[in-house]
Amino acid sequence: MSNYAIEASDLVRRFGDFKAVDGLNLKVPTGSIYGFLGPNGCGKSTTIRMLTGLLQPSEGSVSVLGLEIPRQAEALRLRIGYMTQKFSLYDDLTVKENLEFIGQIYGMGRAELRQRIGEQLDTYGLTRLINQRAGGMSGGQRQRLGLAAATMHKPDLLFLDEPTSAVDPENRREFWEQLFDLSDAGTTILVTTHYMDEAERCHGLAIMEAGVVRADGPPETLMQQMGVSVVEVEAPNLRRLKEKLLPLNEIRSAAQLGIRLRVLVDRSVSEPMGWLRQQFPELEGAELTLARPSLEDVFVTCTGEGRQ
Ligand SMILES: Nc1ncnc2c1ncn2[C@@H]1O[C@H](COP(=O)(O)OP(=O)(O)OP(=O)(O)O)[C@@H](O)[C@H]1O
Repeated sequence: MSNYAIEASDLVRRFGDFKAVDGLNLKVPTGSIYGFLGPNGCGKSTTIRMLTGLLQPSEGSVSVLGLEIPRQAEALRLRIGYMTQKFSLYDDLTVKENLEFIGQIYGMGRAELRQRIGEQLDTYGLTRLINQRAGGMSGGQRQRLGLAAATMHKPDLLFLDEPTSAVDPENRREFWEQLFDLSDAGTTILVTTHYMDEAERCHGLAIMEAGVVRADGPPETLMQQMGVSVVEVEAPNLRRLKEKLLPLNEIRSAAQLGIRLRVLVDRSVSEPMGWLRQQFPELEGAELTLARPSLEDVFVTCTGEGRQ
């Protein structure tokens, strides 16, 4: 068996003249949590739909769990779970009824179903809510039920499309603990997100923009390999300073964070702090410090976001 749960080569999807996904190459190691980070409309959902066999690629090849997709999509269906952005369970059914319904779709017998529902209620903290209608649950509870439903049949591979967009940070953290438990047990997870903190938790990451992967690798590697130095500037008139900085070729981005301006300076500038002081005499009394790159810095340097 391949070490990769997902392999895609030169994947393209057109809608009319528009290329939603443009030459995507992807290798997701078995058992890892792999993230797709990118703005709305960059092609994350379209990619997932092609990987699951729901959408036919215009070009390229896809192998998922050793199956050729879309040709063997039917065999794949039983081995994957898919949690979409919108809660796709039934609001009028209770927690138990929703899980029963999903289990029946996967052909579970009564005894198996009873046992598996018990396990899932326990794992996802839903036992107390067993008779609660899904429509009346909080965002965090609904999301736990969504994950319980998506993993009812113990899939080898789980696709999560912006799974935490409707939950608060605490529930998000808890949700990620559950993803790590699944990953430890051998499940491969592909997750799309716009949240940097969420992306940073992934073992591997692809940063997408306009249908193209701009960078990929483990988050720490992406941060180390970024071709910029990060300087934080504490000075008066940060808005004006930002306007003056952005047109310079050496400046990749400048963003205000409270009383500081976070400035990304191209690595071709060997002494970024000295260089900034030289370019801007008004920085004379200002405090400049070198900061550790963050994933957000990686994101703005490899997409067009930094100059907006
Ligand atoms: N069926 C379709 N017909 C035409 N255009 C489409 C279709 N599906 C998606 N697109 C377009 O393809 C692009 C990528 O969409 P996609 O949903 O994959 O983006 P995304 O990164 O998942 O964004 P979001 O986070 O908003 O879901 C968008 O411009 C979208 O409008």
